[in-house]
Amino acid sequence: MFPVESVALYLTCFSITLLTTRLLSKWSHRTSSASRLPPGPTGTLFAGVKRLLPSTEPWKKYLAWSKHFDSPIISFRVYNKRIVVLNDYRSVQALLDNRAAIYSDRPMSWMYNVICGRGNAIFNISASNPRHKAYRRLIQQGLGTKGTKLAWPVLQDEVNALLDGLSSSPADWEQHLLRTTAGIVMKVAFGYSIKTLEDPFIKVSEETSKISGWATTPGRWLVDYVPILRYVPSWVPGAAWKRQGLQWKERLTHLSDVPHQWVKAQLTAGQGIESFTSRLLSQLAEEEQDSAQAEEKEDIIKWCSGALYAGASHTTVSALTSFVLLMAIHPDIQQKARQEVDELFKYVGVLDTVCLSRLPYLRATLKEVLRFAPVGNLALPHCVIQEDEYMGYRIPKGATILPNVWAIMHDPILYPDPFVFSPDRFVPRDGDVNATSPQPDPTQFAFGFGRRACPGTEFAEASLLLMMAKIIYRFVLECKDSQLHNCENLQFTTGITSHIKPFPITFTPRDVSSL
Ligand code: HEM
Repeated sequence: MFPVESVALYLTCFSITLLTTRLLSKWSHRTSSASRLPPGPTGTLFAGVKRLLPSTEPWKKYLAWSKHFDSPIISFRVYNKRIVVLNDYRSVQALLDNRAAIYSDRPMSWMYNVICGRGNAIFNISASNPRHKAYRRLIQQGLGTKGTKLAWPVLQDEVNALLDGLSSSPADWEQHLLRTTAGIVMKVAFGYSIKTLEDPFIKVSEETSKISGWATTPGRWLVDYVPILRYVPSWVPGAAWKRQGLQWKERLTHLSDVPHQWVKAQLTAGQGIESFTSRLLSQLAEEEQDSAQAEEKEDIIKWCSGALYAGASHTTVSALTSFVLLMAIHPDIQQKARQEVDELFKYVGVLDTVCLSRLPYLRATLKEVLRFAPVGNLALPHCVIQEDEYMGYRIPKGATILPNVWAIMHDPILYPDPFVFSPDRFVPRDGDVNATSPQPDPTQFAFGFGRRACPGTEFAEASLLLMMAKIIYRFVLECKDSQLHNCENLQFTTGITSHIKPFPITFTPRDVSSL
């Protein structure tokens, strides 16, 4: 909340900033070859469209505005920030992919990046900072094809524990999915085993996510709109927000140190279990370099491994939750996928990464889950670093760019009958797994764009396919409520990640040998 005591001072600063921004924008407006901003609602002079934004499913409102203004690209203002929403695949590809050099920054959050000290995290750092490339290289190397193979035994163990959990207490299936996705990432990132969601390492990561959520809530912190306020000393009356931010900074710094120091202590004691962090730290120890360089590299490793839980846990569990629920209300699709898995298991005793390519229908089902119930309906916001022009519209420097992934995934031109769940859209022609899908591959939209596209895609797909295959091999999933079998009655959660809101389902064990 904005502090009450110094509202007058802040409002004055804010009004001056707003006026200056608008004057500057008008001036640059005249100098730009394209003069019109993309169309959109105007809202009020002070807050722009702030009050028009819905608290749930904003992606649907953006698509409605796009239709109303008859433009795939729309724009509006929230206080002094310009937001541009791209509602079709053409604009997303033209700007975020093809012009990635200028569209791959993140909008600045003064509260989170500067006051809470999180500006170095991969999610927030500028794409022009050399660290961004360094982070992505480490994550792609660590969790690409080779890294996924290395992590396979961990994945197998964790998924087997999931199946045991589902057998013994199926009613707690949501908790089992959460524990498994968290367990995988903790083991792969740090070599740390968790048994329950009460584990202290999970608490550390969840507290980090919670604080990050509060500190990045749009519209909550005046400093995000009037950056000069960051210089307000924390003792000034009304600067409770600054004191809060500094407290969070201390806590977040401590929290990110916990797992990193644990791995270092394990390595020193000669007990290190191989992990993403331990491999990188061991490599670092073997390199010859001065201490400043080594410190910088260790810091990079810490920020990278610290990002894995945030990047992997809620996203993977969202997709898996939607999968389980969709299977329960689509028994035919479930049975078809199971037949393919059963066939494969007849020939291979153990499922490895190579076998996954022999499950084209299951892969098509994963694509359809990611299309039908996108994990990130607006991906993550990008920011454009220089003024640009598209379709005759001016895109102002510094504008926040939101790709409306939900609108693309439900575009009837790309995906006829978009609200019908049908993996057949992606079944390769003539059984050739290398052939292109009949409809566009949704993974090109589900995992983000340009230089910010998800570096964990390969790991995410492999781990999801393994979990999906094993769940339907071991259990028949059912939903007794026939009303819910109509996809139009499904409800979705709203947040950075989204999934179908859970409803009662049953897991009936099959009489099959364990794998
Ligand atoms: C179903 C699973 C997943 C989905 C749908 C997903 C989706 C996304 C999306 C939409 C973005 C934002 C891209 C953009 O800004 O254009 C992203 C970024 C990111 N993801 Fe994923 N992700 C998944 C799993 C993972 C996993 C398993 C990891 C790591 C092990 C991971 C690590 C990251 C990181 C570090 C970023 C930030 C990239 C950057 O800002 O440069 N994600 N992901």
